[in-house]
Amino acid sequence: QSLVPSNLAVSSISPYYEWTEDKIRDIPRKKITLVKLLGTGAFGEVYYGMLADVSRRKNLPIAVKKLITLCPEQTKAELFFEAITLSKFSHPNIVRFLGISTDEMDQSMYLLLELMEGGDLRTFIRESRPKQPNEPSYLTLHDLLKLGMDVARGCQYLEQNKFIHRDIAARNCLLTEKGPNRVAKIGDFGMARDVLRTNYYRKNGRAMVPVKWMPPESFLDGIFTSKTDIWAFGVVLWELFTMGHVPYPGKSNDNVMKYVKGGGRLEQTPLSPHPVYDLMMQCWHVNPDFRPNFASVVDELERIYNEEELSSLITYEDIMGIPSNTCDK
Ligand SMILES: C[C@@H](Oc1cc(-c2cccc(S(C)(=O)=O)c2)cnc1N)c1cc(F)ccc1N1NC=CN1
Repeated sequence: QSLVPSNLAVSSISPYYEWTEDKIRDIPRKKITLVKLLGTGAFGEVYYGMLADVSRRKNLPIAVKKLITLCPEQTKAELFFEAITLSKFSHPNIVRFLGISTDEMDQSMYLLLELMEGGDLRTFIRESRPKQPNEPSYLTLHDLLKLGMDVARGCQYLEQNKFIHRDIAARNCLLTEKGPNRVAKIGDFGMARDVLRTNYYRKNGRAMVPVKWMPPESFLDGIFTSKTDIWAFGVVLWELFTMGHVPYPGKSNDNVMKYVKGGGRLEQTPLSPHPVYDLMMQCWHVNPDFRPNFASVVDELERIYNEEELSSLITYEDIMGIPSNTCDK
């Protein structure tokens, strides 16, 4: 098994090459079948695929990130960087990385991930909203809190490994299944990879930057630490307890920056129990040093989960009480 994909000249990525003391599997292309396009991103496409597993004579469902061919060398190195990063992580709340697949013929590179049958977290919570008055959602506040705990545990692992994600959001989390045994995992590391593009944020203008999930020191001064991820996690809690509303309904990125810089914060939602909203507000402290770390966030979420009466069902009124902005379809 080659360690470095042959079509990536070692010279362009050699700094990373020394880092990969553990092997990254380069899976033969003939073992991979792309079944269904799941989505497209700036870098390429994502497919639902199958990996022929001869040893166990069965096919393994996988997610395949397919880099668009003929893309600049830098993008290839970035995807390889993402692969190296992912290959080092091993945690129940971080999506599993299976390997890469390179191909001299069409110069393409695949990144293989475990397939999370429940899809992304934001879509799931929006789909789970009560559809009409007096029809409660089948999700309880406990379910929402459990999802928050899963994401917090994944973030705690990243914090322990001194890894700053830079784009923690419900859209970048995945579910093992939609059923009651669902587990949420952090599923996409694209933004962390883009740190290689130093002027990524300014070059692509504001639209590319997840301003609504960022603390003032990040969108004002470009400062990113684990306290950046804590702020974003507070917004994920708000997303969970609004069942997938867009934060700061009706505000543009520019207005959000002015509002947050001026001390404005996301409002409490009818759904979120007080201790959960108090935790969100701590994550949004203007001074990063006063924000909790993920270890204490996990402890607090577990305390709330065990002590608070949260089995009440979520009603239509709980959700509709929140002013949703027009593009929040
Ligand atoms: C890269 C991609 O990875 C995956 C997507 C889906 C997945 C995503 C959506 C729907 C389905 S499904 C249930 O229809 O198979 C599976 C399942 N497993 C993955 N490992 C991903 C990771 C994330 F953290 C967030 C969104 C996406 N994408 N990329 C393109 C679409 N979503």
